[in-house]
Amino acid sequence: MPKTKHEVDNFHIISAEELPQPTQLKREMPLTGDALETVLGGHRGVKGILDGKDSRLVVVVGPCSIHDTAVAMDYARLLKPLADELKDTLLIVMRVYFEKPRTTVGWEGLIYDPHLDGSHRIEHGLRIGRQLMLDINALGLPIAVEALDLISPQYLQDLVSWTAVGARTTESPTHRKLASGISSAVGFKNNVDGSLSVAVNAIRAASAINTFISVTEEGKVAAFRTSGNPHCHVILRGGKEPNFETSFVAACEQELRKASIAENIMIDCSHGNSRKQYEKQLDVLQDVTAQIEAGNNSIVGVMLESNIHAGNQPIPDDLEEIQYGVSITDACIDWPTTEVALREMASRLRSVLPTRKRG
Ligand SMILES: O=C[C@H](O)[C@H](O)COP(=O)(O)O
Ligand SMILES: C=C(OP(=O)(O)O)C(=O)O
Repeated sequence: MPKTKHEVDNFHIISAEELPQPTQLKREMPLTGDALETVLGGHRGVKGILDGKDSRLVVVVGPCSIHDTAVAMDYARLLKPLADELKDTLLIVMRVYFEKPRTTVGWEGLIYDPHLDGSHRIEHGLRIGRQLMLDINALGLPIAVEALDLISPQYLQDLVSWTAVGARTTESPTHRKLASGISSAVGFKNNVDGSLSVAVNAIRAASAINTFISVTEEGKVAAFRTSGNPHCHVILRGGKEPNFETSFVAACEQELRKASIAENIMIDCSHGNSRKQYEKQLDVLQDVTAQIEAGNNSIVGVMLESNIHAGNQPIPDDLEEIQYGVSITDACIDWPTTEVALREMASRLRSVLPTRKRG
């Protein structure tokens, strides 16, 4: 028998630090002007592609994770002119991933640990994260995130044009409920073992009416009821083996058809599809481009992990030693490679995409 109530109530909680209300951060850093136009355009663009009304492809490209907001802005300034140049063919959305789901433990991203030192200054993370997202949107680049935390969307989601639910959370009922209430399109990845049915089930769940408990913008606990999200799709990210090739895409189309879900598939060129060898993303991109040239009608987008410089680095003990523009999570292709690869993809698909039978 427990001796005191404390033994059964919050026994393992060391501390609880209050955070500002989401509405406070939104008042301090409001979404207005050019940034708002970018988010509206991003939503419409991605949804138009999923609905088959816009023949372009969505390209979700950028660092595996953001750990330095100034470097992220440097990357955004490189990406923006390319996005403008290729916008007739590709809708480029920048990965601005702040929340990292770890297989076990590790650095959890800018929101949870902005100082990269285990100090977990979440309020600071939310503030610098929101400011960065505003700045990138103000530049005219729409933003992609992974929805991992179930509360942080109240602080940031108004700035997002496309959302992923990752391989580690696609099967999570609470993430599916959250996705059902998210305003942007949501991509569900197959799980880390390669199971596709969890992503198909996730779409069925997230497109339905749901109810979940969360906090309001004013920071009050509330029961949220959602109408269901009609813009959900699958992301093939590979598992134990890659799953980007024609036979996997055809099998995925069949599963979606069986479940009466629109045949919209994004291919993640990284993760299981690259066997975590970052250069292999280019082979995946080539293969996907060839599939579309050969008549594929279901692939609506690709994802690439790209940074200013190639590869990755462990977080050094002395943070002064961190290398500029290099990932501290998964390895990425570098900027010059990214630019060449996306230009080539656009030039091969420019005349093909408008002839596809979609929608
Ligand atoms: O995309 C990033 C990583 O693949 C993901 O966060 C898991 O990382 P980990 O296996 O190194 O923890
Ligand atoms: C964590 C990611 O991917 P996945 O969920 O596929 O592992 C990611 O895209 O950063």
